[in-house]
Amino acid sequence: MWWRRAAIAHSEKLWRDSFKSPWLVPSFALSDMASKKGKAAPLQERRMRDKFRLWAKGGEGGNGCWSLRRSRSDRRGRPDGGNGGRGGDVILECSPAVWDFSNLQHHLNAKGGGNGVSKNKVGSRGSDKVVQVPVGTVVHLVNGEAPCIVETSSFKSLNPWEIPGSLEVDPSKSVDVSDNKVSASGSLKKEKVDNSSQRSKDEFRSSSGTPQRNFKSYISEEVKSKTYMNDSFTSTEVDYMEINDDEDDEDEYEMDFEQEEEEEVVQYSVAELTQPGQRLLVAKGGEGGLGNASIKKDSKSFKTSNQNDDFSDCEHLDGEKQTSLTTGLPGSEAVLILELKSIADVGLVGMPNAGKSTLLGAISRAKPAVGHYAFTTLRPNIGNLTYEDFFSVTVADIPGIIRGAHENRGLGHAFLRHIERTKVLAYVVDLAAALDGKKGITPWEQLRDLVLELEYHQEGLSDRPSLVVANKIDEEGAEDVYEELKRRVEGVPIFPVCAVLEEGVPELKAGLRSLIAGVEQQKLDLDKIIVD
Ligand SMILES: Nc1nc2c(ncn2[C@@H]2O[C@H](COP(=O)(O)OP(=O)(O)OP(=O)(O)O)[C@@H](O)[C@H]2O)c(=O)[nH]1
Repeated sequence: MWWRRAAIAHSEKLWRDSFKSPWLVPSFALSDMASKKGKAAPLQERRMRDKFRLWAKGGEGGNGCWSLRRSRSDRRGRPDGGNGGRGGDVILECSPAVWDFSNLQHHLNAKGGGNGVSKNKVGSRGSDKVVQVPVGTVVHLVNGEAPCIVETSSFKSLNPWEIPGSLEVDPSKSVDVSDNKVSASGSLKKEKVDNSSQRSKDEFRSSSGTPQRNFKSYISEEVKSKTYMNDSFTSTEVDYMEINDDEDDEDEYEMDFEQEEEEEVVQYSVAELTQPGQRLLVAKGGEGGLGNASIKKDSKSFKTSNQNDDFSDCEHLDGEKQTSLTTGLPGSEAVLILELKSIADVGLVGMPNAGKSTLLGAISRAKPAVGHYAFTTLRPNIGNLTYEDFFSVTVADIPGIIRGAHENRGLGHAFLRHIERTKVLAYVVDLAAALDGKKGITPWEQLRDLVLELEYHQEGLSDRPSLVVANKIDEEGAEDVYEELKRRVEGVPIFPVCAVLEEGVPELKAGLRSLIAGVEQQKLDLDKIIVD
């Protein structure tokens, strides 16, 4: 029967079509397809990106419209061309959900504004390009305008230049780098950049004669920045690894970046993003061009204060001036270097295998990877240590440092930047490292090497309230080593701890708290460590 054959053909077609949709593919077919494709994507190692070069460009303003509305009563016509829309901005948003810069693109362009149209209709505003960066991002300026902290504003009044979604600067939140920050060279040069861009009527024409837009600028910036012009930028390469997909092509960028960096003058630390949700405007969208309706309006009011001006009426403008007024302005451009410096109250520093990650797990709810081999920790782990009265402290566990790390031995010392801003240092030493004929380093030598490596990374980095965690006290013979350690290292509190069994942890927590609260101020001093 023909209808039977048609029904069979139809069901066969449905069966074939089902393979085109991934949701309808039967499981056996899926496994078959996977085997044909050849592989499940292998996990590859990839460097964590905690330094990143960025080119940001605001969207171009839309062009203003030049149109005349004619009617029976007005044959000559009245100007009714609308203004072009503002270009979008490039904004960095601080997010706790982002760990590093691996998902960022090097070039960020915001959308351009729409062109104005007749009947005095303003062009649409270009959409902003908002990208998320991790908490603790520090911004260095290579080229362009200094960035400023912004806030999304609610729509207040109907102003064609402030259409909904635009951003407004909160002057109280002008960028300020904290005063207690220490530069690599120890020198700190302050520079205040006042980019106030309130455009007044007087700016209608610049001194060069080029017509300027006189509409209200939506932004007023006061960016306090401190520059470290004499600083040498630390090595770009980040030496720890993360399991993720790889993008080899980006490595080339990093190499160019290092070469360029040597020649260019960088304004260091112009802004910091430390609060989740904080937004930083790095490239502004260009203003839209004026429509002829606005030019007429503006030129009339302008005429009263500047009788001799050429633009007494828009109809008298020649072609060139008209074009310059109606063309949307390009967005601003900026070249930036983003650098991530984790923010934690306590930094755990120690040699590989000292038990830092185990300790972090014992004092906080963090669950870092622990292994009996060196360099288990390949990227910093942050844990939250909460006290019974809900006083909370963040603790950063960074990869192990070995002697010569500043010469790139082991994992290098680039990740030490993550403890640059910690208030307190906890040196974790392995009491059992040199026991039972092991070829390890004695705890006092561990301490000396750690202090030296910190100082090689940044002068004065070890100069902050510190304590020593004498870990693995449970090991046989460790008690004697602990006693020896107390004799050899003075001027700093030493806490015997067994991180695995969480012994000595309450005392350590109390010690950390008194250091953070400023009750204790002892520092580990190289002169007070006795080494054979
Ligand atoms: N006996 C004993 N072993 C410990 C103690 N704390 C840590 N360990 C062991 O020491 C080894 C290293 O511990 P981790 O916490 O990974 O050390 P780490 O300092 O983070 O090491 P890296 O990741 O290389 O920097 C693991 O096998 C732990 O089980 C302790 O208190 N006593």
